[in-house]
Amino acid sequence: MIILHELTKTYGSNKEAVKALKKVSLKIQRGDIFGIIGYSGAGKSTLIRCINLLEKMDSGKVTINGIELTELSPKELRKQREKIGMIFQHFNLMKRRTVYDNIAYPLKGKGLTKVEINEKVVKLLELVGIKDKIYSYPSQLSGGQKQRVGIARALANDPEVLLCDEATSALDPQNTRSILNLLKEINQKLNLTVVIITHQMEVIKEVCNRVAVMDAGEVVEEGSIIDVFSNPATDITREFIAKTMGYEGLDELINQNFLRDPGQYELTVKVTFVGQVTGQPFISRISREYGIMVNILFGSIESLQGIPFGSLVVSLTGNEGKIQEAIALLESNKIRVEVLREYGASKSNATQCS
Ligand SMILES: Nc1ncnc2c1ncn2[C@@H]1O[C@H](COP(=O)(O)OP(=O)(O)OP(=O)(O)O)[C@@H](O)[C@H]1O
Repeated sequence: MIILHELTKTYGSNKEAVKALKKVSLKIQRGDIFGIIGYSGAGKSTLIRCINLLEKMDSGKVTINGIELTELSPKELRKQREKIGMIFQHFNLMKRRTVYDNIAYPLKGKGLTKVEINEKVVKLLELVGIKDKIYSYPSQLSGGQKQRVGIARALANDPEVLLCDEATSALDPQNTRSILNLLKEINQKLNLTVVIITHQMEVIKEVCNRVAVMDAGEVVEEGSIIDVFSNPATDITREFIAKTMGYEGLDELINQNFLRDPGQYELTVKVTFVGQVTGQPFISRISREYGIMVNILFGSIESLQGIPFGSLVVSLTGNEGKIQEAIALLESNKIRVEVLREYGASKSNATQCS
């Protein structure tokens, strides 16, 4: 388990001082794929570099699998750091060395024979799926292949933890997906704890089981992917989710579809549902049973950690009381209902509720 306790980091001093981390605490369980998301400047890189003490903190404690890194001598720390692999956005490969040499480099000086090093490099290249590139140079590889070399190099010393610093940000969507799949595979095969920092919620959605959201040097929200996606607690998290789920531009869509007949009651809601309930026809049921007209403005179903996660934005038109009863039915079935806009008969004016 990784325990970060009240990490604080300030760059510069006096007027120029930037508080990059403000008492950040987190617990990351062994075997987690833990995502840390935030906009540029939120403090993500500083935080991930504090996990292996590449960054010197002002105060705080880092404990990994029971060993408090912040208390170790430089020599002991070097030893412990071997259990923490790291990969980077721009791969950080040695350009003038072959793939073989890049991966063999961290194995040197460890008392291994040439044959043992050779075996290990080949095994790692098989694991990351680019054995055929063993004697290529980085310039002869695609971005995705370079990152595979970076992953193989990070795994050379059989680490317990893999830190990924924006590891897919320089890759196209296809390579991003394949690298994320590789990280998932490695996490499962090697029972490796993976910490990913990113500014893309797609990355979190694709592989992580838990997520922490950072803003201005603080963790503002943390939880399982399902909990955070289905019930985000902060505006910044809602923004990240909106981007990845395609909710952006919804306000405009709602306005375009806004029924402006004062004789009608209309409620526009976002319904979010997780798990088995996604397979049930609740929308047609409320339409039928409560005599409500349902206009679907937006819909999506995604898989989060293999669990279906759906969201719909619908306009419900009809009797206000019946609509409220229908909403109660949805909520009693653990479907989250968020009112986006209300308009109509029993209200004299349109009200925007979101
Ligand atoms: N070496 C440095 N000297 C001074 N300020 C720094 C330094 N490194 C980072 N900062 C500042 O600390 C804050 C956090 O930076 P950090 O790089 O950790 O954020 P980030 O979330 O990783 O951003 P990005 O996604 O852009 O890399 C920012 O305001 C940044 O300008």
